Amino acid sequence: MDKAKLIAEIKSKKSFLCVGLDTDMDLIPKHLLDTEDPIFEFNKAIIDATKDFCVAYKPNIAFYECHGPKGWESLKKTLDYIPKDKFTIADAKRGDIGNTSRYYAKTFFEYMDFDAVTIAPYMGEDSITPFLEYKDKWVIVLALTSNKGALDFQFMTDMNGEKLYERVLKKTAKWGTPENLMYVVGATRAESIKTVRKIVPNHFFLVPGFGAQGGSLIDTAQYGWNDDCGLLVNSSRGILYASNGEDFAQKAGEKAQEIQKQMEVILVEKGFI
Ligand SMILES: O=C(O)c1cc(=O)[nH]c(=O)n1[C@@H]1O[C@H](COP(=O)(O)O)[C@@H](O)[C@H]1O
Repeated sequence: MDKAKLIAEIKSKKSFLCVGLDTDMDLIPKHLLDTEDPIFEFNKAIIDATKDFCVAYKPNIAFYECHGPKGWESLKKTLDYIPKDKFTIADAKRGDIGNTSRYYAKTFFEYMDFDAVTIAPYMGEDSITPFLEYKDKWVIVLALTSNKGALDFQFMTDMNGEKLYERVLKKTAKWGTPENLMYVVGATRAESIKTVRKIVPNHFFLVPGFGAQGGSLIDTAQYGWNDDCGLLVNSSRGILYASNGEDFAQKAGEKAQEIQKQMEVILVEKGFI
C-alpha cells in the first residue's frame, strides 16, 4: 500500500488505529481451544469486530512462530483474512547482514504479502536496504521503543550530545524516504516524540505502548502529528483481551470503537477530516 492510499484510509475510517494481533494461546477464551485452529478463529472474530474502526493490523510474529509450522499457517490464514484496504505490518523485528536480510524480506513481502515489517537497525545499512527495494512496501525502523530497556542503549549520548536514537533517525532517513520508511516511537515517551518529529518531520510513526503500557493518545497526537496525520497508534492487549468470555469479540469491537471515537475528535480538531 502506498502513502496516499494509507492517508485516504485514515480519512475514510476517521481512525489511525492499528490493532495488534498478539494472539496468546494462554489468554484467548477457553471455548476456542477445542477448535481446529484457535489462533485463526480468535483473529477472525477480532478482525470482524474491529475492521470498521482501524486502518491497520499488526500480527506480532513471536506469537505465531512459537507454535512451529502450525503457527505460520495461522499467520498466513490471518493475513489472507484481513481486508485488502488495511495496512498490514509483520512485527518481526528482523535485520541481519545484507544477503540474509534479503531472505527475511522475501519471507514477509513475497511468501507473505505484508505491507510492512519492523526492523531493528543495530546492524546498519545493509541490514535494512534489501527491504527497501520492494515497491509499495515499508520498513518500520525501531527508533525509540516503549519498553524499560530502551534506556539501556537508545538514550546513550555521544561526545557531541547526540543520543543514539537521534543518530539512528538521522542516518536511516538517508536510506529510505517517507514513502517507504516509518519509525517505531513508543507512546510511553511522549516528550521525546517531539524531538523525533523534529528530526523526521515527514515520516509516519508506528506508536505502540498505548493502552496496556500506559501511553497517552492525546500526548502522542500533540507531539507526533504531521500534515499527513503521520501516526499509526497500536493497541494489542487492550483490545484483544477486553474480555475473555464468549463476548470477547464484541468487547474488542467496543474497545476499538472507543479508541476510534477519540481519534476522530483529534482528526477533526486538526482539520484533517
Ligand atoms: O515494534 C513494536 O511494535 C513495538 C515496539 C515497541 O517499542 N514497543 C512495543 O510494545 N512494540 C510492540 O507493540 C505491541 C504492544 O502491545 P500492547 O502493549 O499489548 O498494546 C507488542 O506487539 C510489542 O511487541
